[in-house]
Amino acid sequence: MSNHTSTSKPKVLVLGSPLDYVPQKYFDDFQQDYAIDVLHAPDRASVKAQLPTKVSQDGPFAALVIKMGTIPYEPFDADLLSALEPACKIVVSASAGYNEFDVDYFTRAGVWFCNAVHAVSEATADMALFLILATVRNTSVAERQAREGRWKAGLTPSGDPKGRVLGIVGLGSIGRYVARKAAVFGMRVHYYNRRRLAPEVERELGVTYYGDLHELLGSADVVSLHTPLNAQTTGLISREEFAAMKDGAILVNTARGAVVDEEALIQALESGKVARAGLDVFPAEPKINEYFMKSDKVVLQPHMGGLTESSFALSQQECLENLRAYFEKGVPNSPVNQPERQH
Ligand SMILES: O=CC(=O)O
Repeated sequence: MSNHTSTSKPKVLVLGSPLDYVPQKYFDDFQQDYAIDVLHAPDRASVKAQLPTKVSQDGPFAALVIKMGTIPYEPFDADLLSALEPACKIVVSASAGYNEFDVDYFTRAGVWFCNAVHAVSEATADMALFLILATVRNTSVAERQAREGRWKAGLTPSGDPKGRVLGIVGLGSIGRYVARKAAVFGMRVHYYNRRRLAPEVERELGVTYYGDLHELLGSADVVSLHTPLNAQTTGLISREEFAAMKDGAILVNTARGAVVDEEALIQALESGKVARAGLDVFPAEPKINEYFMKSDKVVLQPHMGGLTESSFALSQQECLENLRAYFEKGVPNSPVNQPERQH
């Protein structure tokens, strides 16, 4: 039974385009209790132009859903979203990372902000594993040769993942999937994290803790980054961190581009300190530094880590579950902030 009459259903606005991956049954159930509307807008300018009219004609909206694929709208701040005030109480994002969101603005405006904490984890971990395997096996050089019709000419045997040490920086939800999957390839997993995991979790994952980032880096053949981007992690891997790595180490980044100092990485690749890099993320997306575009030492993806059918479905569903929890219990499932005031 619906909790609300049709006129009193909370109105939920979806930014950009409809929720397209939520299972139909789940969507229909949600619509029993909530009225979902869409602001069709391809980019920031069009959101800014249309949102005030949309709110006055079809709103006010109590909630906003932001799907993955946020670059055309960024940043999510007062300038973009203030037309939703004061009725909007909660903004839910389908992405895991939230450096593109002005969380302080939401907090001041009395708005809950939630990210997706589970949905994209396994898909992002799979991308990290793909980049680890591709860089260890040096597939970009082999692929270019094959494409150029030169078959195996001059190619030497690559290294193997088995027996190598994988150093995971940030053992949250994504990092744990990476640890489990890397173990299947015979890698030994070391990790650095702000907080050490409980001994039983370490045992279950088979991971060894390093309390010092430089020591972790010095112990690893392959370093994979799984931290959020924030003030503490911007430029976390810079000149000194590359110096702390083993000669010929491999770096994989599926987190955020700005966790790595791009110039320091280029120097490390040039000097051979870092043999190869697997990169899904870049500091100035959608732009990719020319060096990375051209270098055979780099395996590239255009930020595809979370871009799978199941992670889209799960993350859109996680958004709606956050809304349901907020409207039914007053607190969403995965809040990033604690709003200062509720209107
Ligand atoms: O990059 C993807 C995400 O943050 O979910």
